[in-house]
Amino acid sequence: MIDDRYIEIYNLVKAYPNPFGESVAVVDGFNLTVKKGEIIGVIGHSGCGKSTVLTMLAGLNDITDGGIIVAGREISGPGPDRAVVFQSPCLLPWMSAYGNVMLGVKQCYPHASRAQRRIIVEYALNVVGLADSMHKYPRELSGGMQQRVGIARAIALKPKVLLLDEPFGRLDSLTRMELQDVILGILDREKITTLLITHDPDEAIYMCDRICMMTNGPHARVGQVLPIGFERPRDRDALMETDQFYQYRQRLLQFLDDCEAEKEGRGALRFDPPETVANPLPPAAGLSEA
Ligand SMILES: Nc1ncnc2c1ncn2[C@@H]1O[C@H](COP(=O)(O)OP(=O)(O)OP(=O)(O)O)[C@@H](O)[C@H]1O
Repeated sequence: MIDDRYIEIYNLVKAYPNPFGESVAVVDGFNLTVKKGEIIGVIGHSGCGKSTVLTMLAGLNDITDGGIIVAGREISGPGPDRAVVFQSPCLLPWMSAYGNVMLGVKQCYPHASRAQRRIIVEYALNVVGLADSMHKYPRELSGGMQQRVGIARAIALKPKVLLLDEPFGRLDSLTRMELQDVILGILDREKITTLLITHDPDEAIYMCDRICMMTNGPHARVGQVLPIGFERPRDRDALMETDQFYQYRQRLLQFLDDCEAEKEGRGALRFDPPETVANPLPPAAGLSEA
């Protein structure tokens, strides 16, 4: 049962002050459950609140109302069970790729021996294809290689949940496809539950088991959820030869068009019956992460 509702986001609200000092609920009543090992995509127009949901799930952004439960525990801050890869990896320039990955590993495994930590770091850098470049500094690495370090840094923590915020957004299309496959290889092997924010419908269809479409903000929430019926692992070329792929793409583009029309007062959005996720924890158990 816990595996079917590995992540439970219930009635999530995030309010920010607007320029006039008034509190505005950017995200308002966001409900979603994610199964263990599932890859869930989140798409929606720029500024609708995708990163806001992700940073709350990462524990990096306070929750105004509602809550998030991961593996049966309500989150109350960041933790090594959830790792994030942002669009830009923000590596420390005075440290090598190895040093950048080691930094998190030291924090996460304070009791491991030096040899054990070295094995973890080298394994993570190997998995992302940086075996030969692990002692290079960020200035010596291409954008794609730097992002590989960012991915290695995340997976070295052996997270239960991987949060990807447009991780390929700054990369050329060839590097993007390479890194999509690197991540999919890791996810298929390690069965890490993943939330992927992307603006690219094709990327979402190729990578995800379901795609959550967010409505316009403020008061953004889940508009529709599209299950992707392709088995994983997937063959990119074979997928793109199916009619189903183009039907999925059409559904996503139609939703984004409808959002645009709604914003401009030209139409109304079609909603799936909203998922309601009740807080399944008694209040006392939901207070903190042990
Ligand atoms: N710290 C903050 N204070 C006030 N408003 C904020 C803050 N952070 C985000 N916002 C606002 O919240 C809304 C949602 O922002 P968010 O970055 O979550 O959107 P997004 O869907 O991820 O956008 P994009 O696709 O462009 O990355 C935006 O209107 C943004 O201006």
